Amino acid sequence: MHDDHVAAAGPTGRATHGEPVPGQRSRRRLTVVSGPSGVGKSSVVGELRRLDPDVYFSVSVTTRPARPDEVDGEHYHFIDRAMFDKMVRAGELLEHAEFAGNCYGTPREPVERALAEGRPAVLEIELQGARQVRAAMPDARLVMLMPPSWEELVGRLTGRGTEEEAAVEARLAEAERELAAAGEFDARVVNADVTEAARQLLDLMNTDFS
Ligand SMILES: Nc1nc2c(ncn2[C@@H]2O[C@H](COP(=O)(O)OP(=O)(O)O)[C@@H](O)[C@H]2O)c(=O)[nH]1
Ligand SMILES: Nc1ncnc2c1ncn2[C@@H]1O[C@H](COP(=O)(O)OP(=O)(O)O)[C@@H](O)[C@H]1O
Repeated sequence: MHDDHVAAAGPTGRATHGEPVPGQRSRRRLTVVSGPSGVGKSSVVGELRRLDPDVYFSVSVTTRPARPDEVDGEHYHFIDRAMFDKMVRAGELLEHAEFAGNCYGTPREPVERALAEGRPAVLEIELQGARQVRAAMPDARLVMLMPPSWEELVGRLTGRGTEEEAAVEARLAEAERELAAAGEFDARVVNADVTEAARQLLDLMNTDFS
C-alpha cells in the first residue's frame, strides 16, 4: 500500500503532512500530476515552474490539434497518428494513453536523462498514464489535483473556452472516472488557489514520506 497523505493547507499555509527538510530533496524523484480536465493542472504546473526552475517538466507528444495559444515543442509536441504509433512501437514513450479521442505520451529519453542528472522531473498526465508510471517506476510519487467542487470544475472547463461542447462532455465523462480513482494516489491537493496549490505540490516533491 502506498503512503496516504492529503496536503491540506495548515495555519501557516504550508502542507500539513510534514515540513520539507532543506537539502534533503529526493534528487531522483519523479512526480506525476494528474487530475480532471479543467481542474487547473497547467496553471498549477506553470506556477511550479516559476517557483522552482531546477525541475524538469516533461513535454508530451499528442495527436490532438494545437489550440490557438499553444506552441509546438513548448506545450506539446504535436504529431500525427502514424508518428505516434511509430514511437510506441520503438519503445520511445515512457507511458501513453488515449484520452477523449486523442493520443498522448511521454517521451522517455528526456525524463530519464533529467533523473540521471539528479533533476526532479514532473509529468502532467491523465489517469491511465499515471497507472503505467506507477507500475514501471514504483518510486514515483503520484499526486492528484482536485477541484474544490464539481460545479467549480465544470465552470473552469467551460469558462476556459478552448473546447467545443462535445469535447467538454468527453472531458467531463473522463473527469468522473479520474476523481473516482483519487484514492489510488499518494496525495491529493485541492486547487482552490493556484499559488497555494503549487506550493503544496512543491512541498510534496521535497518531502520524503516515511
Ligand atoms: N497519459 C498521458 N496523458 C497526458 C499526456 N500529456 C497530457 N496528458 C493528459 O491528457 C489529458 C488531456 O490533455 P489536453 O488535451 O491538453 O486537455 P486539458 O487537460 O483539458 O487541457 C490531460 O489529463 C493531460 O494531463 C501524456 O504524455 N500522457
Ligand atoms: N485555482 C483556480 N481558481 C480559479 N480558476 C482557475 C484556478 N486554476 C485554474 N483556473 C482556470 O481554470 C481553467 C482550467 O485550467 P487549466 O490549467 O487549463 O486546467 P487543466 O490543465 O487541468 O485542464 C483555466 O481557465 C484557468 O485559468
